[in-house]
Amino acid sequence: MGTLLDIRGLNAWYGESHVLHGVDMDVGEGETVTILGRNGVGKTTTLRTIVGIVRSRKGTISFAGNNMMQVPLHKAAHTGIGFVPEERGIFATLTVSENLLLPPVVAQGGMSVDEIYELFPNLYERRNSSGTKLSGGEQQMLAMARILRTGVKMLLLDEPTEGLAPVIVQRIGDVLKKLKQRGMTILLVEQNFRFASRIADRFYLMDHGQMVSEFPVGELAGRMDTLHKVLGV
Ligand SMILES: Nc1ncnc2c1ncn2[C@@H]1O[C@H](COP(=O)(O)OP(=O)(O)OP(=O)(O)O)[C@@H](O)[C@H]1O
Repeated sequence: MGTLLDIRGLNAWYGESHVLHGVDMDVGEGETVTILGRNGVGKTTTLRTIVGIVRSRKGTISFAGNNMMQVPLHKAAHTGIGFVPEERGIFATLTVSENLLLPPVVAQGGMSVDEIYELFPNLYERRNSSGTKLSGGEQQMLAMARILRTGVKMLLLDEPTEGLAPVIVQRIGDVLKKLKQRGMTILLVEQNFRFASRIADRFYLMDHGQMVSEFPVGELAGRMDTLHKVLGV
């Protein structure tokens, strides 16, 4: 398995506020990696810096042979990386099917609309409903679904289960497992490590803008006590 995303010495700032302090991490092709950490340690900022939303940054980010430090935000998807933000960004006045068709296809090999509706049957049922009418879970699924059409090979997901009912969380987990089987590479920010343990191959623990430890899913159970303490959950 080759490395798809490689990040070394990444620093990032919001104005004068220094948020990332030398992030080192990598994600292999086809791997699912989860970043754990308390609120405010820089998990979201890591994702936003990778795609170039945060532009005040130093260090190296290499993705599929691209130097992401040189890639503007609007070109990030063209390198094959898709970001699903926590706020989801569903267009309220557009229907589900219109939202689905909005992002441009950037590479071959993306899912067809039929395949997407097969993966998300509830979106098919709601295809003519407007964005405002969707539940939080449906919005999350739509935010993920519309990126699958574009042909990206890596998904960055920011807390996809936040605020969702357990049955919906389970469904999102099933979808991510299927995507993984199709070879999708996934980087997930998640507070819910029980959910993450169903799909992640490996974890990074983040604190104060750095990755402070890294371990495979097999070591998760043995680290639960420490994680509970560090994460305060
Ligand atoms: N747009 C912004 N402008 C200024 N500071 C910000 C901005 N966004 C985040 N921060 C600050 O940067 C730090 C890291 O935030 P970040 O959102 O990356 O943390 P996080 O680990 O993802 O936590 P959360 O789960 O709360 O989002 C925090 O101190 C936060 O207050």
